[in-house]
Formats: sequence, C-alpha cells, structure tokens
Amino acid sequence: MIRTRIQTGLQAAVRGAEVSRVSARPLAGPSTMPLLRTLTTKPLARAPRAAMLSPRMIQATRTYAAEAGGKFSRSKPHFNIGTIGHVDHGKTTLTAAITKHLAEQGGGKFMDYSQIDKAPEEKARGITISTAHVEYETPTRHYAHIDCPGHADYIKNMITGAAQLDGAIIVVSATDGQMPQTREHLLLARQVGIKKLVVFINKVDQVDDPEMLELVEMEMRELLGQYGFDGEGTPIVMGTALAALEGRDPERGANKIQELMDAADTWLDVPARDLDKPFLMYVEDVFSISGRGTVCTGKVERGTITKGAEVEIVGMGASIKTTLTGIEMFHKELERGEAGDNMGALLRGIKREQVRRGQVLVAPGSIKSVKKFKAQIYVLTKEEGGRYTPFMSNYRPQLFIRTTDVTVSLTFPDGTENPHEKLVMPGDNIEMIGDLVHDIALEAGSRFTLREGGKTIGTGIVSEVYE
Ligand SMILES: Nc1nc2c(ncn2[C@@H]2O[C@H](COP(=O)(O)OP(=O)(O)OP(=O)(O)O)[C@@H](O)[C@H]2O)c(=O)[nH]1
Ligand SMILES: [Mg+2]
Repeated sequence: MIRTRIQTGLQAAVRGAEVSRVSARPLAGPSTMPLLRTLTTKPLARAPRAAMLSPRMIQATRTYAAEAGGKFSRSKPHFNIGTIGHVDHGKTTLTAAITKHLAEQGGGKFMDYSQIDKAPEEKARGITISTAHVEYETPTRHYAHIDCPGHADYIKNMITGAAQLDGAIIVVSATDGQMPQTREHLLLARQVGIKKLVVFINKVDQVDDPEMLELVEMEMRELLGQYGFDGEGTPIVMGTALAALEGRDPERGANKIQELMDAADTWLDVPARDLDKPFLMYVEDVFSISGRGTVCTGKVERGTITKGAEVEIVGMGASIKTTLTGIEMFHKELERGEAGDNMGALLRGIKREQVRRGQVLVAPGSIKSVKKFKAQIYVLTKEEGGRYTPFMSNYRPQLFIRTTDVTVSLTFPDGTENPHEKLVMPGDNIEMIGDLVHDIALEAGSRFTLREGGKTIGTGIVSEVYE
C-alpha cells in the first residue's frame, strides 16, 4: 500500500500534469481543483502545496532551460535579482543597461529596452503578472533578473512569489529622491523576506548640485534603516542608466553599472539552497503497517534526513518527538531522503492516530505550530477571479497551505485607524493578522492562498508568527 502510494506520487512528479488525473484522489478535496487548474504549467498540478511551489519551479525550469541552451554554466551560484522602485525612476533602462554592459564582457545577451518592457503576461494562481525574465552573468554569479512593467505587478509578484527575489536593486531617481513606491517596495521587500538590497541613484545627469545627490543618498540610508535594512552598510551607487545604455559618458554610465554589479556580487548573499535548510516534509498520508509501525508519506520540501535521525511531528495540536526508523522510496529502503523526494517515513512508537495529513515532519525545533500570525496579503480583483466586493475586519476565508486548509479570521494590526469601518478592496495589498481555528506549522516566509466559496480570493506570505 505504502509503496503504491509513494510510487503514484513519484510518477506524478515525473509525468507532471497528465498524472493529476490518474492520481488516486485529489489530495485536498475537490475545492482545490480550480485553484490548481489555473496553474497550467507542468509540474505537480495536484495539491495546494504544488500551487505553493509551482511558480518557483516554473522559474527554475526556465533557468535550466536557458542553461541547457549552453549559454550559462551550473558552476556559478545562481541568484534571483530584480529592479524595484518608483514609476519612471529608470528600472527598465537600468535592466537594459546591465545586460548591455555585461554582454560586452561575454556575460549574456544584450536585451534592449523594448524587449524588456514588453513583458509577456503570465498566470500564477489566477493572477496575471507581467514580468520580464532577463539573464546575465558576472564573473562569479549567474543572475536571473525580474523587471515588472507596473507597480501592481510588483506587488503581486512579490507576494505570490511568482518570481521569488533573493535580493533587489532599488532604483531611485536623483531628480525626485524617494517617492511613495520607493517606500512601498522597500516595505514589501522586507515583508517577503529579502534581507539585503543595493541602491542605484539614477539620472545623475539631470542634477548639477552635488549636495542634492548627497541628500538623496542620506535620505535613502535613513529610509533603509526605517524598513529594517542595513542603512549604513548598503552599497549606494550613483550614475546614469541611460548614458550606460546609450554608450556615452562612461564615468557616470558603464563604470557605474560595473560598480553596481560588483556591489551586488559582494553584498547580496546567495540564499541557502533547499538542501541546506532544516528538514521539512509535508504529511500527506498515514498508514499503519502491521509488524512495522506507522508510516507517513509526503514530499520533502527542504533539507535532508537520514535513517535513525530524530524528527518532530508538528501541527494540529501536536509536537511529538520521535525517531525515524526507516525511509522508503521506489519500493526500496533507503538511508537518506532529501528535498524533492516523495518518501515514506517509518516512525518509532507512533500510533496511527498521532499523525495526520496537514502536519509536518521536521528537524526538531525548526518550526513552530501557531494559531496567530501576521501576513502581507494581496486580494485578487474580480477580473483575476477574486471577490466583487470589499471585506471587513473578521473576514473568515479558508487558508490553504501545503497539504491542508484551515479557517482563518482576518483582522487589522494594532494601530489601524477605525479598524471596524475599514474596508479591504479587491486589488488591495494589505498587512493583516490571521487567527486560525487550529494551529498549524508556520514561519516567516510561509506562503498561502485564501479561498472562499470555491474560488481563490487572495494570496499571502507570513511575515511574523506569534503563538
Ligand atoms: N536623463 C536620464 N533619463 C533617464 C535615465 N534613466 C532613465 N531615464 C529615462 O526615464 C524614463 C523612465 O525610465 P524607465 O526605465 O522606463 O523607468 P521605469 O522605472 O522602468 O518605469 P516604469 O516601469 O514605468 O515604472 C525614460 O524616459 C528613460 O529614458 C538617466 O540616467 N538619465
Ligand atoms: Mg519599467
């Protein structure tokens, strides 16, 4: 039994969407299916957790595909970067200028402004996002670069994780200094877990007064600090993206692009890859095998595990430590499981009733089970398949995460003015407090989907967990 299940899972992973039909049963009930259907891109169209992972996988697939073309080598660490900042400050011009500058050094292909700006529309969880995917490399890294055409696309992109950023270049025009979207994107970057940024103060050709530039820099350092970034240490480069793109004024053009990329290479840290993170497996199914004990199956989201290791069952009222006495995959007993595997875990001294779908099996102490959290939420518009009407405090949709769903009550954080009259409109990006009817394993960075009456109404990312 366990073997069949695991195998079905594996075949599903291999054969992709086709198998979602074959799969023994929809893993989280029929209500998740429309959600999944919106994610037409191949891998694993079968469970809410797949919906959580898919965009990243899409991104990864795209990256590998580009590499398969022979251009980029796997030998360099990969980094997902993006340009963020206020409208018209020069994000797209800078993106084009970077590709031009690096292409001249053999680090990728030059993409001109129009190629980047006419970004294709993509569907991620029923939300249309336009993003340009640009690639280039420096001597030490391979970069995938995201530039969005509009403010709304940045918001969706960052919250849904359709293209997850490991770090970003915040572009600010020397003529305006920081503007509302400069601040909004900084806040968002923080909320979605970006730890470090580099700053490009653009359009210096339009400002004659050096004191003015100093002021913009000072204000940016202060602002970075306000949003929890390292205001002092963050590299700030001043230049003109347009000059670099047009191949003139190298002092303030090309040289500054070089300086910016050097800063990105050294200041922005490559995040730990999934294999290096603490072990976490979603529990999908539980079996009891006579003579052996209880086995739970599921997908390993991150980390590695070896037979004999201590593990903890977390979520839905549980926090049970036990020992992993066996790992099964492909009809075989294995010594080790790792991120990406669908495995069966044999647990010592655990009764069948003690483990349930929706819980997680983790490295002890690596994640907490909580009922209350803070999150950044994007509410879908009716055109995106979301609600037609606003909602208020105490709204109670269903929260889908990994292999489970649970009712959540949404309220506004302390300090919100008139919390009982405040409306959340479709299309809003908002910070809210969630109270779950029962606890589940959550941490900063956990992504989830909100659904109501069979349709997706929002998507979010946890920024803080309470208890
Ligand atoms: N003078 C000058 N103009 C610049 C510079 N960089 C960009 N621009 C101009 O500023 C305008 C906006 O540049 P974009 O690159 O489209 O700005 P953006 O941030 O991508 O704008 P949105 O995508 O609409 O938010 C364009 O007309 C650019 O040519 C620069 O260094 N100097
Ligand atoms: Mg642009």
